[in-house]
Amino acid sequence: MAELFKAEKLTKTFGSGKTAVTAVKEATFALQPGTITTIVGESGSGKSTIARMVLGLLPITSGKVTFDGKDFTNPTGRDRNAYWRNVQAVFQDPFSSFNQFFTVKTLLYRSLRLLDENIGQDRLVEALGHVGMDTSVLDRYPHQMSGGQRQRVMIARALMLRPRLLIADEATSMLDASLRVNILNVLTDLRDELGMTVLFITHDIGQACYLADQVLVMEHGVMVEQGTVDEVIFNPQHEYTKKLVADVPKLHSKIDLNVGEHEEVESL
Ligand SMILES: Nc1ncnc2c1ncn2[C@@H]1O[C@H](COP(=O)(O)OP(=O)(O)OP(=O)(O)O)[C@@H](O)[C@H]1O
Repeated sequence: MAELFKAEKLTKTFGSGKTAVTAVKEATFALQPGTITTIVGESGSGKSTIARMVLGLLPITSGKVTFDGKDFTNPTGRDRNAYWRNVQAVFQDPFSSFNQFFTVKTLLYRSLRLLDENIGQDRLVEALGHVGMDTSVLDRYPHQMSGGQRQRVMIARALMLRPRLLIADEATSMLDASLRVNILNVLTDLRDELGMTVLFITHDIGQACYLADQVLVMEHGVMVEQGTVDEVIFNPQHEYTKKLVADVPKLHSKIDLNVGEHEEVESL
């Protein structure tokens, strides 16, 4: 199947001269439609920089991005708007995305303005349904919801545009374990029921294991390994990946036990 998204030698350098920092060096990867890809790596390895370039929020220093076969490297104007109808994102802290004086209705209606008025309301109900919510949430204020509910509202907001690619950058890291699993399950449902393509950024190998069809490993801006969960996490080839996996005790023991079920990884 043709890939939905492709990055070729994606590079980002911040600053110039002696103070230049190359946050991502020639990363090449593809996202297949209807699959979940996770990018794992330690803090500062370049995961968020890749996410922001894929989203078109951060200018790419060199390399090429294609979506559905069309070049979208550093899109501007109409191209960028067209791109954002297809590619949406949710970020780490859902609370910071809310104005605390706005209800969920106000937040979502602001996004609906991007859509035709007639289809807007239907989309809103549909999007809330995808994250297991209904319109009763519309009158709530941010402080009246749990972190997990706020994050589900943010996912619903992204879904209203019916994106084909959803980027989730550390979208569960502010949540406690049970809420985290809840959000991860929303993402797998979106893949399974809508055929959505998801790029999930995490520093947590356990979450990558739970979700991913494909795992990309970043070390100091370099994509050192990529493949399926079984290839990358349960049979890592690169020294850095071996170290990352070894740092997750329960996961490590599961490898020893050669257990095929990945669902109950401790760090979730
Ligand atoms: N706007 C910027 N200006 C200069 N350097 C930056 C900028 N944004 C990121 N960097 C640097 O790029 C490198 C990669 O950062 P990035 O945030 O992509 O890593 P990360 O893997 O997402 O880390 P974390 O898990 O902590 O979010 C880091 O060295 C960071 O300091």
